[in-house]
Amino acid sequence: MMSRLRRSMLAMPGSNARALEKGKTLAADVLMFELEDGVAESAKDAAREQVVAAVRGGGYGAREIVVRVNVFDSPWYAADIAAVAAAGPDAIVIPKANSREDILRAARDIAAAGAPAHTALYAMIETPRALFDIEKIASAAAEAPLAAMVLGPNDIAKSTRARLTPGRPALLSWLSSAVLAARLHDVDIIDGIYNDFNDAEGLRREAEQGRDLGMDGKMLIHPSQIAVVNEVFAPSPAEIAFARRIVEIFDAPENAAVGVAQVDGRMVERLHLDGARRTLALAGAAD
Ligand SMILES: CC(C)(COP(=O)(O)OP(=O)(O)OC[C@H]1O[C@@H](n2cnc3c(N)ncnc32)[C@H](O)[C@@H]1OP(=O)(O)O)[C@@H](O)C(=O)NCCC(=O)NCCSC(=O)C[C@H](O)C(=O)O
Ligand SMILES: [Mg+2]
Repeated sequence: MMSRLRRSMLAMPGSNARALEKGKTLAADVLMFELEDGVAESAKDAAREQVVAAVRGGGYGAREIVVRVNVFDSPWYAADIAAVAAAGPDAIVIPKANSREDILRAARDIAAAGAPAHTALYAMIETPRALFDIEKIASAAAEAPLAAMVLGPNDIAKSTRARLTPGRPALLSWLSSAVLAARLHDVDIIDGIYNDFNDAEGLRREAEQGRDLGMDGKMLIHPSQIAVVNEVFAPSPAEIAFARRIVEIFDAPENAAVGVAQVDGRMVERLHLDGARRTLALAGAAD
């Protein structure tokens, strides 16, 4: 089953009123209003107020609105949760989530703060503990409204000393583990940011790599990154045509007993049908 379209997730500091307003016009699938590392300590309270007003004010159309709060043991977590959960965004993003218990705690906290039923959770995966225990973190989806996990390459690099070099060889095994955990527990997995927002070609290569590894989308930091990533994570015309043929073949009543067929010289089996339907749903949702 396909969840929401999450090709592009644009972060914007909650302290930046201009960015919060601009988000209403941008083609990102998800907008993340940031209260954690992207906001200076002196601006935390004002940013929280501004973000809550933006969530309550609406005007963002079909975009998914998520808010990243500060970490559990920070001086701002309790006030963030109280104010943000009550405003009812589509999701609250928990930075530096380390365990299944962290997700369950966040779920309890947002419920106690009066979050509406539609408010889900995202977990940022950005510490060595989270990279080791990612399957346990994803397993919290059975008991908590965990909708997605998001990689945080800057914190991963900081905490592991791995380098963010082209092709991300140091991160590859962790990226793949993240995809496995997400698929096992039916949550979305969103690839991390590409810091050099003036390098469109580098961004495209990294987005294609994430897509080919199985990611559902990519987190972004600048509006200039949206179009490239939306294109990379949307099915191509050739993929859509191929998917249509698969559905036509296996949906045809006369082929009810057919398990294997050929399309354009390639073998397809009935097991490809789900993937083909997902491709068509993605294409429809991206229109
Ligand atoms: C990186 C930036 C600070 C650059 O900002 P700026 O210098 O203002 O860029 P431009 O002059 O090119 O901006 C052009 C116009 O676009 C608007 N803008 C810029 N960025 C955004 C944005 N993210 N969302 C919405 N609108 C944006 C500017 O206001 C200009 O508008 P206008 O004046 O009308 O023309 C900035 O891009 C930025 O702050 N980016 C996001 C930073 C952030 O949120 N960081 C936290 C998340 S990153 C993360 O999670 C890392 C993770 O945790 C990890 O560990 O890896
Ligand atoms: Mg981080």
